[in-house]
Amino acid sequence: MRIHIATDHAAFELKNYLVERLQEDGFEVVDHGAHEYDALDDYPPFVIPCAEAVVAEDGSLGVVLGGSGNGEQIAANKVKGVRAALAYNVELARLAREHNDANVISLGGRMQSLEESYDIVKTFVTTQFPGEDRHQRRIDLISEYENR
Ligand SMILES: O=C(CO)[C@H](O)[C@H](O)COP(=O)(O)O
Repeated sequence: MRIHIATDHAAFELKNYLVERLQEDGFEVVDHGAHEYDALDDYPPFVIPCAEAVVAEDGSLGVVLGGSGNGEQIAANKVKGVRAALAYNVELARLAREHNDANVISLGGRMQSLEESYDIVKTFVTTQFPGEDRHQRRIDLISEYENR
């Protein structure tokens, strides 16, 4: 599975850590930056292309990172077809896939350890959407609004 990932400066170390761990676990990772640490950079130019890449490639998933993950989730959700969930524990990551069929997860690099962050991301990318009717119906209602 291909995973698109992006961050601003606030989770630069976490992004590099996640790229390495995901690759070790056999995932193909596309790194949308930031490629250099710049304390003054802004997250939308990294996050939005990452989210667009997820929509463009069926079956891929996205990971967007920042200090809190809030702005990154908001930016990703502006891209048509993205369902981005903010997750700060493994349970939220699992629910984001099982109930919401989220295709992007957002994490705050300042909110948990590198290892905890990896557990959250690993749960997200390995959990399937079971497609239960009630969840699909709710997702369809969101898509219907998005396409209106
Ligand atoms: O999480 C974020 C947005 O939601 C940003 O990463 C965070 O706001 C960056 O903060 P600063 O510029 O103070 O390092």
